[in-house]
Amino acid sequence: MSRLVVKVGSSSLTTPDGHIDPDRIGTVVDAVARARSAGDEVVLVSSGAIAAGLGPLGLRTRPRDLATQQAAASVGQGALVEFYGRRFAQHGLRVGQVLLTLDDVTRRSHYRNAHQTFAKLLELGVVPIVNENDTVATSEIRFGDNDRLAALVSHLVHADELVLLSDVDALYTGHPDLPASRRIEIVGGDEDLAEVDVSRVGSAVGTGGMVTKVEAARIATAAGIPVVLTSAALAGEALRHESVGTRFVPTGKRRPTRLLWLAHASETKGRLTLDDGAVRAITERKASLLAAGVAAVDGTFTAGDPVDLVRLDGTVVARGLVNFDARELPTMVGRSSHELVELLGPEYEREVVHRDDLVVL
Ligand SMILES: Nc1ncnc2c1ncn2[C@@H]1O[C@H](COP(=O)(O)OP(=O)(O)O)[C@@H](O)[C@H]1O
Ligand SMILES: N[C@@H](CCC(=O)OP(=O)(O)O)C(=O)O
Repeated sequence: MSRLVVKVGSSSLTTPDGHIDPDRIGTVVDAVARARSAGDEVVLVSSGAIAAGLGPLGLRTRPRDLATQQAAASVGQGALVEFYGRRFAQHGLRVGQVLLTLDDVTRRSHYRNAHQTFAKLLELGVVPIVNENDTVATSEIRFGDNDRLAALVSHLVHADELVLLSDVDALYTGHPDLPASRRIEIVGGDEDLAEVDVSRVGSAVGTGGMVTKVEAARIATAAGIPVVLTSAALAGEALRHESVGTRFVPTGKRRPTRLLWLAHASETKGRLTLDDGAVRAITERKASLLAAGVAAVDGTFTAGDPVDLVRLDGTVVARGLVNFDARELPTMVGRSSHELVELLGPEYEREVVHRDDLVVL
């Protein structure tokens, strides 16, 4: 028995005019149901909320402004889950909706909570249907794309494999429409991606194109999870573990989910400049960052936000979840823990970034 996370993109679930495509969703549902009856557990990360909301709202193209995207997602997500519910019920399976925001995988209390919810849903035999919580996510807190969300979810649920289903059967050396592009069967590490061109955009309804799929595969494989990338039409074969599409082999070992996110977080909220001693302490001795080693503070962040830790010359050496708000730090920098307690009180004795909340890049 394996635990699989299956991610399916907007372009494989919806019609170009912004409605649910029953046949294509049906192919995915049937494949998931068969995997379940073969004894596998499946978490389905489904995009398509915005795309499925376009038709019902009379919108012709994907809106650019956040408010309309959120409104479309609100309408489309309901329609999608209703459709999944009915279709899985034909196989005697029940679905549960899980909407996540970035905080759910970065804040310790939240991700523990999310982990427990998934564990219980799977124990109860439910197929969790996951998406980003688009209707409340603002531009700062959006995962940005469901490929990365799926990579983080596969880590969160300790998946044995991540299956990325798109409208293309594999990763190619360049855009599949170009005659010179060749199919890639296996990716053993970053060196195999050096010559691959993923720059050309994909469908009009999808967001990430191949860039985010490759990035998701890198995140998952770096955490020890193999990835298969193929088309939704080949979902059956992929979930029967037949050799289809492109296989990305694991390159690293499991690490805490929020650190995985942190290492790949696209947006940090600020920057702490470290003196040379502090750089050595965090990189060589794996120590926490103390206020004494901070030389400068930039950005607007609150406690718990991700920040870059940079050398005096500005190069980024690490990322960490900071324990103080940006406005608290200027009076703290350069001071010893003893001085901080005397001057500001005992709650300021804490590390600026604890070593458990820090990834050296
Ligand atoms: N090197 C490449 N290999 C395969 N597909 C590529 C490549 N470069 C760009 N693409 C495009 O990426 C598309 C998939 O991305 P996208 O439309 O965002 O999918 P989804 O909606 O499934 O997330 C493919 O249909 C293809 O047009
Ligand atoms: N959360 C968004 C999906 C964003 C997204 O990543 O889309 P896609 O590139 O089709 O996987 C939605 O449901 O519309």
